Amino acid sequence: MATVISLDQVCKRFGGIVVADQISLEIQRGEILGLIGPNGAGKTSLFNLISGVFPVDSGSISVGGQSLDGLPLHRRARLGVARTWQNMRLFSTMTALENMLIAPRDYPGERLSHIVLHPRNLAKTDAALRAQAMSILARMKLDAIANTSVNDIPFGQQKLVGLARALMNDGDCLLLDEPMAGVEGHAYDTMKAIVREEAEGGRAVCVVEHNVSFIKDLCNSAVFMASGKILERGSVESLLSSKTLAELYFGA
Ligand SMILES: Nc1ncnc2c1ncn2[C@@H]1O[C@H](COP(=O)(O)OP(=O)(O)OP(=O)(O)O)[C@@H](O)[C@H]1O
Repeated sequence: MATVISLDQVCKRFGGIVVADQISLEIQRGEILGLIGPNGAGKTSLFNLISGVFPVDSGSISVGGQSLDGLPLHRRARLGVARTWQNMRLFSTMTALENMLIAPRDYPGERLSHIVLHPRNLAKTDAALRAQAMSILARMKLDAIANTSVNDIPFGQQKLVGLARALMNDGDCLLLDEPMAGVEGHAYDTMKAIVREEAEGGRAVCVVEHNVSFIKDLCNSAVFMASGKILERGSVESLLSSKTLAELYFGA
């Protein structure tokens, strides 16, 4: 198995709040790892540390064998760190397709030299990106709403567009922050199927999710976090059958 995401002794604190306390973790190609734990455990912060929203205090993070240390968010995205956000961060007055076209990791318009030296290639690449976006939407059976404003589609579909936007980055590391929150019915099944397909296609997927049945259905294994620490790694069933962890999680 090939390690895609690797964290070594990662520490981060905000004043008196420790969000990552000596976190070491590896996620393999094809694996779907669940990240569970009570509110405030540090789960989203771990995604923020991997994707570069804020820097680690100490420790190191690599993806695909390449160190991310000291790199800003966009450089990490180019190295293949794709993620979704808890509150989606979609541009609500833009269409689903437009939201996707501002996301890919190698968007040629980012490089001025590319525009100046290869204007024709830019147009071609733009067409290729549109085709890529439409094919992702088609997999989600959302191609019919490609040109609809995000404002005008149901919440479950908005969450899928958030995932679709992340998938425009075809890197090996996929971080999903509460993909199922508020999602039910058809969108729920689609979300599950697409995440599974992405792992089968070779991505290493990490999912923060409070929906325990989603985690049970989907994840090969899970990590339990509390107060910035990894307390245990194992199957979801084994983690939640631990009285101590269940008490921490559910406050029972
Ligand atoms: N940028 C920041 N500055 C200060 N404190 C922060 C920052 N980011 C996170 N925190 C704090 O760190 C702690 C962990 O937050 P985090 O969002 O990582 O938890 P979580 O496990 O994802 O929780 P939830 O399940 O509720 O989303 C919280 O107390 C939060 O207020």
